[in-house]
Amino acid sequence: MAKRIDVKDLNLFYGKFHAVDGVSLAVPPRNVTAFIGPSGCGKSTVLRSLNRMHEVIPGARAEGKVLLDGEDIYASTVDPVSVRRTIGMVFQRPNPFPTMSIRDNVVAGLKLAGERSGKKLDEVAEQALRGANLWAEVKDRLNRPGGGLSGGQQQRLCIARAIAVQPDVLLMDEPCSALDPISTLAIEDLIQELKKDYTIVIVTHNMQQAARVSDQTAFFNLAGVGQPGRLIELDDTERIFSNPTQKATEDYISGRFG
Ligand SMILES: Nc1ncnc2c1ncn2[C@@H]1O[C@H](COP(=O)(O)OP(=O)(O)OP(=O)(O)O)[C@@H](O)[C@H]1O
Repeated sequence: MAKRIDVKDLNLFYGKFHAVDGVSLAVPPRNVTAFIGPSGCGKSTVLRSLNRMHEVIPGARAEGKVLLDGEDIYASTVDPVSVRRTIGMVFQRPNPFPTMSIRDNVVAGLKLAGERSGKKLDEVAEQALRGANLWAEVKDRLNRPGGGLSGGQQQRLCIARAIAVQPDVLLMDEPCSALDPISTLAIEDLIQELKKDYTIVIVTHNMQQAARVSDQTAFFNLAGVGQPGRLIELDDTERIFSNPTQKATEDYISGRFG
């Protein structure tokens, strides 16, 4: 299951715009890595490049390597669709299929992959909903629409959908930014449990959240408008928040800019 990610000299472009310059970093398996930094420094762009979602945007391209347990996901022989199955993603706004039932939302990916056995789909739905700490709240209404859940429940439904296909990595792009504090804590608790089985990378604007949930933190910055974002520093979260090496990191975490 959980796999290691190695990023090597990654450059990301939107057409002619060089959005991210020369990022190299490593994410160990069963670890939570937080990406922090001011708006526009390329956190989401880097995150999307980790499962080849970046190139879905017209004109966008990536140069460099992203290795998953040593295999380059950008190799010409690799199918981007299979990469996105192995490296799942949860977005800022919960995006369940609103009219589809809770159960079918969870197993949508498996059905697409051709699984037809109702028994198997029921089993996976239960397992994934338990894994997402949502089972107790929805077990009596599995056939009701996913859109009828609260925002926090919808986000956990999206996490259940992501883990139902048994990915190696979970990418989360500000998964709590649309949620209230209680739902946010529920997702943060869930992240701690999920890291037993998955490698997790989370983009967050909330530094307390990065400090609470992550093992290591990557600080990105940009020199100015129109300049590419760069990785300034990656270290144990405790170190980044107590004794970072770079002055820019210290200025950012102490609230001097951003
Ligand atoms: N679809 C796109 N087309 C063109 N440029 C884009 C696109 N998405 C992002 N960019 C640009 O790439 C740069 C990095 O954006 P990105 O969204 O990755 O930053 P971010 O650090 O995640 O920002 P935020 O914290 O505001 O979400 C920015 O200059 C942004 O305007």
